[in-house]
Amino acid sequence: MPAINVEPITFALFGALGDLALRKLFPALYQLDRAALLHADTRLLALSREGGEPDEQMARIEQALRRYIPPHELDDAVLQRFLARLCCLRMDFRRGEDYAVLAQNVSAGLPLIAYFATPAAVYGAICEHLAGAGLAAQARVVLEKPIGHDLASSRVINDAVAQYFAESQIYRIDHYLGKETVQNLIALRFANSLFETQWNQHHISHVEITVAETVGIEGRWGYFDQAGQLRDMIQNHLLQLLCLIAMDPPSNLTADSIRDEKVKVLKALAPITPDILSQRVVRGQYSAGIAGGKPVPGYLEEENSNATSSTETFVALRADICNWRWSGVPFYLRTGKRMAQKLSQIVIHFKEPPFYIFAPEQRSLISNRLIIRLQPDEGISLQVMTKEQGLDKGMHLRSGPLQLNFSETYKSARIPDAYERLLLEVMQGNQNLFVRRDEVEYAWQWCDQLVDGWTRIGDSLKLYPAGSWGPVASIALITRDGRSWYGDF
Ligand SMILES: NC(=O)C1=CN([C@@H]2O[C@H](COP(=O)(O)OP(=O)(O)OC[C@H]3O[C@@H](n4cnc5c(N)ncnc54)[C@H](OP(=O)(O)O)[C@@H]3O)[C@@H](O)[C@H]2O)C=CC1
Ligand SMILES: O=C1O[C@H](COP(=O)(O)O)[C@@H](O)[C@H](O)[C@H]1O
Repeated sequence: MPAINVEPITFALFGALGDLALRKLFPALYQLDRAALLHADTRLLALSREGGEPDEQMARIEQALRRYIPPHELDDAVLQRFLARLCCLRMDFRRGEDYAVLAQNVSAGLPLIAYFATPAAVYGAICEHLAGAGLAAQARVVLEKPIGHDLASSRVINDAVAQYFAESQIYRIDHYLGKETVQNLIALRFANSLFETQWNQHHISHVEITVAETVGIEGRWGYFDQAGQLRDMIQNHLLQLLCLIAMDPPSNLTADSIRDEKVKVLKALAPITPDILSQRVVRGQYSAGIAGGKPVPGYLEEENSNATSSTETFVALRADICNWRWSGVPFYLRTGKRMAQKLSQIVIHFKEPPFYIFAPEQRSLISNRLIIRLQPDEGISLQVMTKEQGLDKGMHLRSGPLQLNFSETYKSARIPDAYERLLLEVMQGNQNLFVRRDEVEYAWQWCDQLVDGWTRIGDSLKLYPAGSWGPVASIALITRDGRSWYGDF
Protein backbone atom coordinates (compact mmCIF):
# COMPACT_ATOMS: atom_id res chain seq x y z
CA MET A 1 0.00 0.00 0.00
CA PRO A 2 1.32 3.48 -0.82
CA ALA A 3 2.00 5.86 2.06
CA ILE A 4 -0.16 8.43 0.26
CA ASN A 5 -3.82 8.24 1.09
CA VAL A 6 -5.79 8.27 -2.15
CA GLU A 7 -9.50 8.87 -2.24
CA PRO A 8 -11.84 7.85 -5.04
CA ILE A 9 -12.59 10.56 -7.58
CA THR A 10 -14.15 11.12 -10.98
CA PHE A 11 -11.56 12.51 -13.37
CA ALA A 12 -13.08 14.23 -16.43
CA LEU A 13 -10.60 15.04 -19.16
CA PHE A 14 -11.92 17.70 -21.57
CA GLY A 15 -10.04 17.50 -24.89
CA ALA A 16 -9.17 13.82 -24.39
CA LEU A 17 -8.02 13.21 -27.96
CA GLY A 18 -5.83 16.32 -28.16
CA ASP A 19 -2.04 16.36 -28.22
CA LEU A 20 -1.53 17.12 -24.54
CA ALA A 21 -4.01 14.51 -23.35
CA LEU A 22 -2.64 11.69 -25.50
CA ARG A 23 1.05 12.52 -25.13
CA LYS A 24 1.20 13.55 -21.48
CA LEU A 25 -2.00 13.23 -19.45
CA PHE A 26 -3.09 9.65 -20.14
CA PRO A 27 0.47 8.35 -19.69
CA ALA A 28 0.71 10.25 -16.39
CA LEU A 29 -2.61 8.81 -15.18
CA TYR A 30 -1.44 5.35 -16.18
CA GLN A 31 1.75 5.83 -14.14
CA LEU A 32 -0.32 6.83 -11.10
CA ASP A 33 -2.39 3.66 -11.54
CA ARG A 34 0.79 1.61 -11.85
CA ALA A 35 2.09 3.15 -8.62
CA ALA A 36 -1.22 2.22 -6.91
CA LEU A 37 -2.10 5.91 -6.54
CA LEU A 38 -5.54 5.67 -8.12
CA HIS A 39 -8.26 4.36 -5.83
CA ALA A 40 -10.08 1.25 -7.07
CA ASP A 41 -13.27 3.31 -7.46
CA THR A 42 -11.68 6.13 -9.43
CA ARG A 43 -13.29 6.61 -12.85
CA LEU A 44 -11.82 8.40 -15.84
CA LEU A 45 -14.10 10.19 -18.32
CA ALA A 46 -12.50 10.93 -21.69
CA LEU A 47 -14.45 13.79 -23.26
CA SER A 48 -14.03 14.78 -26.89
CA ARG A 49 -15.95 16.24 -29.78
CA GLU A 50 -14.77 13.91 -32.54
CA GLY A 51 -13.03 10.58 -32.71
CA GLY A 52 -15.79 8.18 -33.73
CA GLU A 53 -17.55 5.61 -31.56
CA PRO A 54 -16.38 5.01 -27.97
CA ASP A 55 -14.44 1.86 -28.91
CA GLU A 56 -12.54 3.80 -31.59
CA GLN A 57 -11.73 6.54 -29.07
CA MET A 58 -10.62 3.92 -26.55
CA ALA A 59 -8.38 2.38 -29.22
CA ARG A 60 -6.70 5.76 -29.84
CA ILE A 61 -6.05 6.21 -26.14
CA GLU A 62 -4.61 2.70 -25.82
CA GLN A 63 -2.44 3.32 -28.88
CA ALA A 64 -1.11 6.52 -27.30
CA LEU A 65 -0.32 4.70 -24.04
CA ARG A 66 1.60 2.03 -25.93
CA ARG A 67 3.47 4.74 -27.83
CA TYR A 68 4.38 7.12 -25.01
CA ILE A 69 5.03 4.78 -22.08
CA PRO A 70 8.50 3.21 -22.09
CA PRO A 71 8.12 -0.55 -22.86
CA HIS A 72 9.65 -1.63 -19.52
CA GLU A 73 6.97 0.39 -17.68
CA LEU A 74 4.07 -0.96 -19.71
CA ASP A 75 2.46 -3.70 -17.65
CA ASP A 76 -0.43 -5.45 -19.39
CA ALA A 77 -2.39 -6.08 -16.19
CA VAL A 78 -2.13 -2.40 -15.20
CA LEU A 79 -3.04 -1.34 -18.72
CA GLN A 80 -6.21 -3.46 -18.68
CA ARG A 81 -7.13 -2.16 -15.20
CA PHE A 82 -6.52 1.39 -16.43
CA LEU A 83 -8.64 0.98 -19.58
CA ALA A 84 -11.44 -0.56 -17.51
CA ARG A 85 -11.72 2.72 -15.56
CA LEU A 86 -12.19 4.65 -18.76
CA CYS A 87 -15.46 5.83 -20.28
CA CYS A 88 -15.39 7.81 -23.56
CA LEU A 89 -18.10 10.42 -24.11
CA ARG A 90 -18.67 12.66 -27.09
CA MET A 91 -19.58 16.25 -26.29
CA ASP A 92 -19.30 19.74 -27.67
CA PHE A 93 -18.01 21.61 -24.63
CA ARG A 94 -19.85 24.77 -25.66
CA ARG A 95 -23.29 23.07 -25.71
CA GLY A 96 -25.02 23.06 -22.34
CA GLU A 97 -27.33 20.16 -23.29
CA ASP A 98 -24.32 17.85 -23.77
CA TYR A 99 -23.54 18.04 -20.03
CA ALA A 100 -26.51 15.90 -19.00
CA VAL A 101 -24.71 12.76 -20.12
CA LEU A 102 -21.58 13.91 -18.29
CA ALA A 103 -23.56 14.45 -15.08
CA GLN A 104 -24.97 10.91 -15.34
CA ASN A 105 -21.43 9.55 -15.33
CA VAL A 106 -20.08 11.60 -12.41
CA SER A 107 -20.26 9.78 -9.07
CA ALA A 108 -22.36 11.76 -6.63
CA GLY A 109 -20.55 12.75 -3.46
CA LEU A 110 -17.05 12.17 -4.86
CA PRO A 111 -14.69 14.94 -5.90
CA LEU A 112 -14.84 15.69 -9.62
CA ILE A 113 -11.59 16.78 -11.23
CA ALA A 114 -12.32 18.60 -14.48
CA TYR A 115 -9.12 18.97 -16.49
CA PHE A 116 -9.34 21.48 -19.35
CA ALA A 117 -6.92 20.25 -22.05
CA THR A 118 -8.57 22.58 -24.55
CA PRO A 119 -7.85 26.07 -25.87
CA ALA A 120 -8.33 28.60 -23.05
CA ALA A 121 -11.13 30.27 -25.03
CA VAL A 122 -13.38 27.32 -24.09
CA TYR A 123 -12.72 27.42 -20.30
CA GLY A 124 -15.53 29.89 -19.56
CA ALA A 125 -18.14 27.81 -21.41
CA ILE A 126 -17.06 24.60 -19.66
CA CYS A 127 -17.33 26.28 -16.25
CA GLU A 128 -20.75 27.70 -17.02
CA HIS A 129 -22.08 24.33 -18.15
CA LEU A 130 -20.50 22.37 -15.29
CA ALA A 131 -22.33 24.72 -12.95
CA GLY A 132 -25.51 24.43 -15.03
CA ALA A 133 -25.35 20.65 -14.68
CA GLY A 134 -25.09 21.01 -10.89
CA LEU A 135 -21.48 19.78 -10.79
CA ALA A 136 -19.68 22.92 -9.55
CA ALA A 137 -19.76 22.27 -5.81
CA GLN A 138 -17.89 18.97 -6.02
CA ALA A 139 -15.43 20.08 -8.74
CA ARG A 140 -11.79 21.13 -8.85
CA VAL A 141 -11.00 22.68 -12.22
CA VAL A 142 -7.56 22.39 -13.79
CA LEU A 143 -6.62 25.11 -16.29
CA GLU A 144 -3.84 24.65 -18.81
CA LYS A 145 -1.53 27.46 -19.80
CA PRO A 146 -1.30 29.95 -21.37
CA ILE A 147 -4.34 31.59 -19.82
CA GLY A 148 -5.08 34.21 -22.44
CA HIS A 149 -2.91 36.17 -24.78
CA ASP A 150 -2.27 39.19 -22.59
CA LEU A 151 -3.41 40.68 -19.29
CA ALA A 152 -6.81 41.81 -20.63
CA SER A 153 -7.73 38.45 -22.18
CA SER A 154 -6.47 36.50 -19.17
CA ARG A 155 -8.71 38.63 -16.93
CA VAL A 156 -11.71 37.78 -19.10
CA ILE A 157 -10.96 34.04 -18.78
CA ASN A 158 -10.19 34.20 -15.06
CA ASP A 159 -13.38 36.22 -14.46
CA ALA A 160 -15.45 33.68 -16.40
CA VAL A 161 -14.02 30.83 -14.31
CA ALA A 162 -14.40 32.80 -11.06
CA GLN A 163 -18.12 33.27 -11.72
CA TYR A 164 -18.63 29.59 -10.92
CA PHE A 165 -15.58 28.48 -8.92
CA ALA A 166 -13.78 29.79 -5.85
CA GLU A 167 -10.00 30.30 -6.11
CA SER A 168 -9.57 27.29 -3.80
CA GLN A 169 -11.18 25.11 -6.51
CA ILE A 170 -8.96 26.41 -9.34
CA TYR A 171 -5.67 24.69 -10.25
CA ARG A 172 -3.69 26.65 -12.86
CA ILE A 173 -1.07 24.39 -14.35
CA ASP A 174 2.49 25.36 -15.06
CA HIS A 175 4.01 21.96 -15.65
CA TYR A 176 7.50 23.21 -14.76
CA LEU A 177 6.34 23.40 -11.14
CA GLY A 178 5.72 19.65 -11.26
CA LYS A 179 9.26 18.79 -12.31
CA GLU A 180 11.16 17.12 -9.46
CA THR A 181 14.18 19.34 -10.01
CA VAL A 182 12.08 22.49 -9.88
CA GLN A 183 10.53 21.40 -6.58
CA ASN A 184 14.07 20.75 -5.44
CA LEU A 185 14.80 24.48 -5.72
CA ILE A 186 12.70 24.95 -2.58
CA ALA A 187 14.57 22.18 -0.76
CA LEU A 188 17.95 23.42 -1.94
CA ARG A 189 17.31 27.00 -0.90
CA PHE A 190 15.39 26.56 2.33
CA ALA A 191 16.73 23.31 3.79
CA ASN A 192 20.40 24.38 3.44
CA SER A 193 21.26 27.45 5.46
CA LEU A 194 24.64 27.56 3.73
CA PHE A 195 23.04 28.90 0.54
CA GLU A 196 20.55 31.28 2.11
CA THR A 197 23.28 33.38 3.76
CA GLN A 198 24.89 33.88 0.32
CA TRP A 199 21.68 34.35 -1.63
CA ASN A 200 21.73 38.09 -2.28
CA GLN A 201 23.45 40.98 -4.03
CA HIS A 202 26.40 40.90 -1.62
CA HIS A 203 27.50 37.50 -2.88
CA ILE A 204 25.84 36.82 -6.23
CA SER A 205 26.91 38.71 -9.35
CA HIS A 206 24.27 37.43 -11.77
CA VAL A 207 21.92 34.56 -12.54
CA GLU A 208 21.26 32.73 -15.83
CA ILE A 209 18.13 30.75 -16.62
CA THR A 210 18.23 28.78 -19.87
CA VAL A 211 15.43 26.62 -21.25
CA ALA A 212 16.67 25.42 -24.63
CA GLU A 213 14.68 22.97 -26.74
CA THR A 214 15.82 21.03 -29.77
CA VAL A 215 12.28 20.46 -31.03
CA GLY A 216 10.65 22.81 -33.50
CA ILE A 217 6.91 23.42 -33.69
CA GLU A 218 5.88 19.73 -33.83
CA GLY A 219 2.61 20.25 -35.72
CA ARG A 220 1.47 23.03 -33.34
CA TRP A 221 2.06 25.92 -35.76
CA GLY A 222 -1.55 27.15 -35.55
CA TYR A 223 -1.30 27.60 -31.79
CA PHE A 224 2.33 28.62 -31.61
CA ASP A 225 2.20 31.33 -34.26
CA GLN A 226 -0.47 33.16 -32.26
CA ALA A 227 1.57 32.85 -29.09
CA GLY A 228 5.32 32.98 -29.74
CA GLN A 229 8.07 32.09 -27.31
CA LEU A 230 7.44 35.04 -24.98
CA ARG A 231 3.86 33.96 -24.23
CA ASP A 232 4.51 30.22 -24.55
CA MET A 233 7.54 29.99 -22.27
CA ILE A 234 8.69 33.26 -20.62
CA GLN A 235 5.29 34.39 -19.28
CA ASN A 236 4.92 31.14 -17.37
CA HIS A 237 7.79 28.65 -17.05
CA LEU A 238 10.78 31.01 -17.01
CA LEU A 239 9.16 33.63 -14.78
CA GLN A 240 8.13 30.87 -12.37
CA LEU A 241 11.74 29.66 -12.24
CA LEU A 242 12.91 33.22 -11.67
CA CYS A 243 10.42 33.57 -8.81
CA LEU A 244 11.57 30.36 -7.12
CA ILE A 245 15.20 31.51 -7.29
CA ALA A 246 14.53 35.10 -6.24
CA MET A 247 11.74 34.85 -3.67
CA ASP A 248 12.23 35.40 0.05
CA PRO A 249 11.81 32.39 2.34
CA PRO A 250 8.11 31.65 2.85
CA SER A 251 7.07 31.24 6.48
CA ASN A 252 5.72 27.76 5.75
CA LEU A 253 4.99 25.45 2.83
CA THR A 254 1.36 26.33 2.37
CA ALA A 255 0.26 27.29 -1.12
CA ASP A 256 -0.49 30.90 -0.23
CA SER A 257 2.77 31.50 1.67
CA ILE A 258 4.76 30.39 -1.36
CA ARG A 259 2.55 32.26 -3.82
CA ASP A 260 2.71 35.47 -1.75
CA GLU A 261 6.51 35.42 -1.98
CA LYS A 262 6.45 34.72 -5.73
CA VAL A 263 4.05 37.61 -6.32
CA LYS A 264 6.40 40.00 -4.49
CA VAL A 265 9.14 39.09 -6.98
CA LEU A 266 6.88 39.63 -10.00
CA LYS A 267 5.82 43.02 -8.62
CA ALA A 268 9.47 44.00 -8.16
CA LEU A 269 10.51 43.25 -11.76
CA ALA A 270 11.81 46.46 -13.30
CA PRO A 271 9.93 47.54 -16.43
CA ILE A 272 11.96 47.41 -19.63
CA THR A 273 11.11 50.69 -21.30
CA PRO A 274 11.21 51.15 -25.10
CA ASP A 275 14.43 53.22 -24.91
CA ILE A 276 16.41 50.25 -23.51
CA LEU A 277 14.35 47.42 -25.02
CA SER A 278 16.67 46.53 -27.88
CA GLN A 279 19.63 46.40 -25.46
CA ARG A 280 17.76 44.20 -22.98
CA VAL A 281 15.62 41.86 -25.06
CA VAL A 282 16.37 39.85 -28.21
CA ARG A 283 13.67 38.20 -30.31
CA GLY A 284 14.73 35.48 -32.70
CA GLN A 285 13.26 33.07 -35.23
CA TYR A 286 14.95 29.92 -36.49
CA SER A 287 15.88 29.51 -40.12
CA ALA A 288 16.74 26.21 -41.77
CA GLY A 289 19.65 24.36 -40.20
CA ILE A 290 20.80 21.04 -38.80
CA ALA A 291 19.17 19.37 -35.80
CA GLY A 292 20.16 15.93 -34.52
CA GLY A 293 22.51 15.58 -37.50
CA LYS A 294 19.68 16.08 -40.04
CA PRO A 295 18.66 19.11 -42.11
CA VAL A 296 15.49 20.72 -40.75
CA PRO A 297 13.29 23.48 -42.20
CA GLY A 298 13.11 27.00 -40.88
CA TYR A 299 10.07 28.22 -38.92
CA LEU A 300 8.56 29.76 -42.04
CA GLU A 301 8.83 26.48 -43.95
CA GLU A 302 7.20 24.30 -41.26
CA GLU A 303 3.99 22.37 -42.03
CA ASN A 304 0.91 24.68 -42.18
CA SER A 305 3.11 27.76 -41.83
CA ASN A 306 2.49 31.24 -43.11
CA ALA A 307 5.57 32.42 -44.95
CA THR A 308 5.45 35.98 -43.64
CA SER A 309 5.11 35.35 -39.91
CA SER A 310 7.26 37.43 -37.59
CA THR A 311 6.47 35.35 -34.50
CA GLU A 312 9.50 34.77 -32.28
CA THR A 313 10.76 31.25 -31.53
CA PHE A 314 13.54 32.55 -29.28
CA VAL A 315 13.77 35.18 -26.56
CA ALA A 316 16.76 36.28 -24.51
CA LEU A 317 16.45 39.07 -21.99
CA ARG A 318 17.95 40.74 -18.98
CA ALA A 319 15.55 41.19 -16.07
CA ASP A 320 16.29 43.28 -12.98
CA ILE A 321 14.56 42.91 -9.65
CA CYS A 322 14.12 46.11 -7.67
CA ASN A 323 14.52 45.09 -4.05
CA TRP A 324 17.23 44.94 -1.35
CA ARG A 325 18.13 41.34 -2.02
CA TRP A 326 18.66 41.63 -5.78
CA SER A 327 19.52 45.23 -6.54
CA GLY A 328 22.29 45.22 -9.18
CA VAL A 329 22.04 41.47 -9.89
CA PRO A 330 20.87 40.87 -13.48
CA PHE A 331 18.84 37.76 -14.27
CA TYR A 332 19.57 36.66 -17.84
CA LEU A 333 16.78 34.50 -19.28
CA ARG A 334 16.78 32.75 -22.63
CA THR A 335 14.61 30.15 -24.26
CA GLY A 336 14.17 28.94 -27.80
CA LYS A 337 13.05 26.19 -30.13
CA ARG A 338 15.46 24.28 -32.38
CA MET A 339 18.49 25.15 -30.31
CA ALA A 340 21.77 23.27 -30.21
CA GLN A 341 20.91 21.11 -27.21
CA LYS A 342 17.95 20.26 -24.97
CA LEU A 343 18.95 21.91 -21.76
CA SER A 344 17.15 23.55 -18.87
CA GLN A 345 19.51 24.94 -16.29
CA ILE A 346 19.95 27.71 -13.79
CA VAL A 347 23.42 29.06 -13.09
CA ILE A 348 24.06 31.18 -10.04
CA HIS A 349 27.35 33.09 -10.46
CA PHE A 350 28.93 34.17 -7.19
CA LYS A 351 31.05 37.29 -6.84
CA GLU A 352 34.84 37.19 -6.66
CA PRO A 353 36.42 37.17 -3.19
CA PRO A 354 36.67 40.73 -1.81
CA PHE A 355 40.48 40.66 -1.69
CA TYR A 356 42.76 38.77 -4.04
CA ILE A 357 46.00 37.10 -2.80
CA PHE A 358 46.96 34.66 -5.61
CA ALA A 359 49.15 35.14 -8.68
CA PRO A 360 47.71 37.89 -10.91
CA GLU A 361 47.66 35.66 -14.02
CA GLN A 362 45.27 33.24 -12.28
CA ARG A 363 42.73 35.88 -11.41
CA SER A 364 40.49 35.19 -14.40
CA LEU A 365 40.15 31.55 -13.27
CA ILE A 366 38.35 32.48 -10.08
CA SER A 367 34.71 31.52 -10.28
CA ASN A 368 32.20 29.96 -7.96
CA ARG A 369 29.05 28.84 -9.67
CA LEU A 370 26.07 26.81 -8.57
CA ILE A 371 24.68 24.97 -11.57
CA ILE A 372 21.21 23.51 -11.19
CA ARG A 373 20.41 21.12 -14.05
CA LEU A 374 16.64 20.80 -14.40
CA GLN A 375 16.75 18.51 -17.44
CA PRO A 376 18.27 16.31 -18.75
CA ASP A 377 20.91 14.78 -16.38
CA GLU A 378 19.12 16.28 -13.40
CA GLY A 379 21.48 17.36 -10.66
CA ILE A 380 23.37 20.09 -8.87
CA SER A 381 26.99 21.05 -9.23
CA LEU A 382 28.89 23.61 -7.18
CA GLN A 383 32.08 24.80 -8.79
CA VAL A 384 34.75 25.58 -6.24
CA MET A 385 38.36 26.67 -6.51
CA THR A 386 41.03 24.28 -5.21
CA LYS A 387 44.81 23.96 -5.45
CA GLU A 388 46.29 21.78 -8.17
CA GLN A 389 47.73 18.55 -6.71
CA GLY A 390 51.45 17.70 -6.72
CA LEU A 391 54.84 18.62 -5.33
CA ASP A 392 55.71 20.35 -8.56
CA LYS A 393 52.69 22.61 -8.30
CA GLY A 394 52.80 25.78 -6.26
CA MET A 395 49.62 27.60 -5.32
CA HIS A 396 48.12 26.95 -8.74
CA LEU A 397 44.37 27.25 -8.70
CA ARG A 398 41.85 25.19 -10.57
CA SER A 399 38.10 24.94 -10.62
CA GLY A 400 36.44 21.63 -9.75
CA PRO A 401 32.84 20.48 -9.22
CA LEU A 402 31.15 19.24 -6.06
CA GLN A 403 28.57 17.19 -7.87
CA LEU A 404 25.22 15.60 -7.12
CA ASN A 405 23.68 13.70 -10.00
CA PHE A 406 20.17 12.67 -8.94
CA SER A 407 19.86 9.45 -10.92
CA GLU A 408 23.32 8.21 -9.87
CA THR A 409 22.94 9.17 -6.22
CA TYR A 410 19.35 8.03 -5.73
CA LYS A 411 19.64 4.96 -7.94
CA SER A 412 16.38 3.29 -7.08
CA ALA A 413 14.14 6.27 -7.67
CA ARG A 414 12.43 6.79 -11.03
CA ILE A 415 12.05 10.51 -11.78
CA PRO A 416 8.32 10.99 -12.35
CA ASP A 417 7.05 13.17 -15.16
CA ALA A 418 5.83 16.60 -14.05
CA TYR A 419 2.22 15.77 -14.94
CA GLU A 420 2.21 12.72 -12.63
CA ARG A 421 3.14 14.93 -9.69
CA LEU A 422 0.64 17.64 -10.62
CA LEU A 423 -2.27 15.24 -11.16
CA LEU A 424 -1.55 13.61 -7.84
CA GLU A 425 -1.51 17.01 -6.11
CA VAL A 426 -4.90 17.96 -7.60
CA MET A 427 -6.30 14.61 -6.50
CA GLN A 428 -5.11 15.42 -2.98
CA GLY A 429 -6.52 18.94 -3.11
CA ASN A 430 -3.10 20.53 -2.67
CA GLN A 431 -2.57 23.84 -4.50
CA ASN A 432 1.16 24.38 -3.69
CA LEU A 433 2.35 23.58 -7.18
CA PHE A 434 -0.30 25.62 -8.97
CA VAL A 435 -0.36 29.25 -9.93
CA ARG A 436 -2.66 31.79 -8.28
CA ARG A 437 -4.56 34.31 -10.37
CA ASP A 438 -2.46 37.31 -9.31
CA GLU A 439 0.76 35.53 -10.30
CA VAL A 440 -0.60 34.95 -13.80
CA GLU A 441 -1.71 38.56 -14.05
CA TYR A 442 1.54 40.19 -12.84
CA ALA A 443 3.46 37.94 -15.24
CA TRP A 444 1.21 39.04 -18.11
CA GLN A 445 1.57 42.69 -17.14
CA TRP A 446 5.37 42.44 -17.35
CA CYS A 447 5.28 40.56 -20.67
CA ASP A 448 2.69 42.95 -22.14
CA GLN A 449 5.06 45.92 -21.71
CA LEU A 450 7.65 44.02 -23.77
CA VAL A 451 5.13 43.36 -26.55
CA ASP A 452 3.98 47.01 -26.45
CA GLY A 453 7.59 48.14 -26.62
CA TRP A 454 8.28 45.91 -29.62
CA THR A 455 5.24 47.33 -31.39
CA ARG A 456 6.32 50.89 -30.62
CA ILE A 457 9.93 50.65 -31.69
CA GLY A 458 9.36 48.06 -34.41
CA ASP A 459 11.98 45.77 -32.88
CA SER A 460 13.30 43.52 -35.60
CA LEU A 461 13.43 39.78 -35.48
CA LYS A 462 16.92 38.23 -35.50
CA LEU A 463 17.31 34.98 -37.43
CA TYR A 464 19.33 32.05 -36.07
CA PRO A 465 20.06 28.75 -37.80
CA ALA A 466 18.25 25.72 -36.36
CA GLY A 467 20.71 23.80 -34.21
CA SER A 468 22.53 26.89 -32.90
CA TRP A 469 22.45 28.70 -29.54
CA GLY A 470 20.30 31.51 -30.92
CA PRO A 471 20.93 34.86 -32.62
CA VAL A 472 24.32 36.51 -32.27
CA ALA A 473 22.52 39.45 -30.65
CA SER A 474 21.70 37.22 -27.65
CA ILE A 475 25.43 36.79 -27.07
CA ALA A 476 25.92 40.54 -27.33
CA LEU A 477 23.13 41.03 -24.76
CA ILE A 478 25.25 39.39 -22.05
CA THR A 479 28.79 40.22 -23.28
CA ARG A 480 27.81 43.89 -23.16
CA ASP A 481 27.78 43.43 -19.37
CA GLY A 482 31.19 41.68 -19.45
CA ARG A 483 29.71 38.17 -19.07
CA SER A 484 28.94 35.13 -21.22
CA TRP A 485 26.29 32.39 -21.30
CA TYR A 486 27.63 29.49 -19.28
CA GLY A 487 28.48 26.30 -21.15
CA ASP A 488 27.77 27.37 -24.75
CA PHE A 489 30.22 26.02 -27.26
N1 LIG B 1 0.38 20.17 -26.31
C1 LIG B 1 1.25 20.59 -25.41
O1 LIG B 1 2.41 20.15 -25.34
C2 LIG B 1 0.85 21.64 -24.43
C3 LIG B 1 -0.43 22.14 -24.40
N2 LIG B 1 -0.78 23.07 -23.44
C4 LIG B 1 -2.14 23.58 -23.37
O2 LIG B 1 -3.05 22.49 -23.27
C5 LIG B 1 -4.27 22.79 -23.94
C6 LIG B 1 -4.51 21.73 -25.01
O3 LIG B 1 -3.45 21.76 -25.92
P1 LIG B 1 -3.27 20.67 -27.06
O4 LIG B 1 -3.60 19.33 -26.55
O5 LIG B 1 -1.96 20.91 -27.63
O6 LIG B 1 -4.38 21.13 -28.11
P2 LIG B 1 -5.15 20.23 -29.17
O7 LIG B 1 -5.73 21.17 -30.15
O8 LIG B 1 -4.31 19.11 -29.65
O9 LIG B 1 -6.32 19.61 -28.30
C7 LIG B 1 -7.40 20.37 -27.83
C8 LIG B 1 -8.61 19.49 -27.86
O10 LIG B 1 -9.74 20.24 -27.40
C9 LIG B 1 -10.84 19.90 -28.22
N3 LIG B 1 -11.87 20.95 -28.25
C10 LIG B 1 -11.70 22.26 -28.48
N4 LIG B 1 -12.90 22.89 -28.44
C11 LIG B 1 -13.82 21.94 -28.17
C12 LIG B 1 -15.24 21.96 -28.00
N5 LIG B 1 -15.95 23.09 -28.06
N6 LIG B 1 -15.86 20.81 -27.74
C13 LIG B 1 -15.17 19.65 -27.68
N7 LIG B 1 -13.84 19.57 -27.83
C14 LIG B 1 -13.18 20.71 -28.07
C15 LIG B 1 -10.25 19.74 -29.59
O11 LIG B 1 -11.13 19.00 -30.37
P3 LIG B 1 -11.20 19.22 -31.95
O12 LIG B 1 -9.96 18.57 -32.48
O13 LIG B 1 -12.45 18.54 -32.32
O14 LIG B 1 -11.22 20.69 -32.17
C16 LIG B 1 -8.96 19.01 -29.27
O15 LIG B 1 -9.10 17.62 -29.24
C17 LIG B 1 -4.10 24.20 -24.51
O16 LIG B 1 -4.63 25.13 -23.59
C18 LIG B 1 -2.58 24.37 -24.59
O17 LIG B 1 -2.19 25.71 -24.54
C19 LIG B 1 0.12 23.50 -22.51
C20 LIG B 1 1.40 23.04 -22.50
C21 LIG B 1 1.89 22.10 -23.47
O1 LIG C 1 4.52 24.48 -22.13
C1 LIG C 1 5.28 24.19 -23.01
O2 LIG C 1 6.38 23.47 -22.69
C2 LIG C 1 7.10 22.73 -23.66
C3 LIG C 1 8.47 22.42 -23.05
O3 LIG C 1 8.29 21.61 -21.94
P1 LIG C 1 9.42 20.57 -21.48
O4 LIG C 1 8.84 19.94 -20.27
O5 LIG C 1 9.63 19.64 -22.63
O6 LIG C 1 10.64 21.38 -21.20
C4 LIG C 1 7.22 23.51 -24.96
O7 LIG C 1 7.81 22.70 -25.96
C5 LIG C 1 5.85 23.95 -25.42
O8 LIG C 1 5.98 24.76 -26.59
C6 LIG C 1 5.17 24.76 -24.34
O9 LIG C 1 3.83 25.02 -24.71
